[in-house]
Amino acid sequence: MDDAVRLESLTKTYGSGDSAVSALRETSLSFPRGSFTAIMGPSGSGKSTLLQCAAGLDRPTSGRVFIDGQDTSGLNETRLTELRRASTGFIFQSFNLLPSLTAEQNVALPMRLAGRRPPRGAVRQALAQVGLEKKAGSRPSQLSGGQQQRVAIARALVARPAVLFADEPTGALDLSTGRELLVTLRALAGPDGGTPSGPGTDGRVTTTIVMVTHDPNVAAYADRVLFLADGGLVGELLQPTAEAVAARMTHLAVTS
Ligand SMILES: Nc1ncnc2c1ncn2[C@@H]1O[C@H](COP(=O)(O)OP(=O)(O)OP(=O)(O)O)[C@@H](O)[C@H]1O
Repeated sequence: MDDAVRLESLTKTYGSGDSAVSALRETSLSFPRGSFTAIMGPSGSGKSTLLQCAAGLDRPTSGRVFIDGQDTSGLNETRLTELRRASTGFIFQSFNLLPSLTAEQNVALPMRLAGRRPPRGAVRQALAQVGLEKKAGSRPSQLSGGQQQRVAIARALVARPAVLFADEPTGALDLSTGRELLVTLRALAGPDGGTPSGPGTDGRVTTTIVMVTHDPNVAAYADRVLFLADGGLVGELLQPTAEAVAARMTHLAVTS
């Protein structure tokens, strides 16, 4: 199976001795190209740690992380940074746009900071992918919250990453704006999951999405929901509904 990200027996321990905290315990997972996965679990179950390790932003204590087919364990910091820039994108609850730059300039910024000129048309294409082709010249203050988050997604997509990580991407948005954004994310991943990454026959670029959320309604937009408890994978739901996700979360809250 061709995976955008694969985690093998990942363990992450913070601190040592009596104060050691096991945030992840020998967790193995894979994220097939074109899939949209939501990660859920009680507070402290290891969701953020998993996302940080899977994105190459933090190193596991043991185990391996493969990003876009490459084993990250043997990479030095420079090579890991290069791989992260080329193959991953990240969006957060806060949009983190620079207010003095236009949407187009914000999207191009990470590549420019890395000393690269965005490929011709790539910035416009990324904005078009999130439905903002007409707002390229607008500054963040001229855009709604949902539009600002779309610019942040376009910025994460401009390098055509193999995987897009999202940490509570709708947390700062109202319900209907959040729903619209999730429909966009849904469309960026393959229509049915498992669609290969890269330009499809219609020229559309698909990506792989890994999203952490606390909200069953948000998780229901994914192809699959993974449940974490106490640093380990404890369940999976395919083609989830919000009701089924909520029921599993209630069960976890009672049993963990
Ligand atoms: N830098 C750190 N130093 C020490 N312990 C940490 C650190 N980061 C996380 N932890 C601990 O690791 C465990 C997992 O934390 P993590 O943030 O991954 O959980 P989470 O599921 O994302 O929680 P939340 O839903 O509250 O954000 C928790 O017990 C947390 O206290």
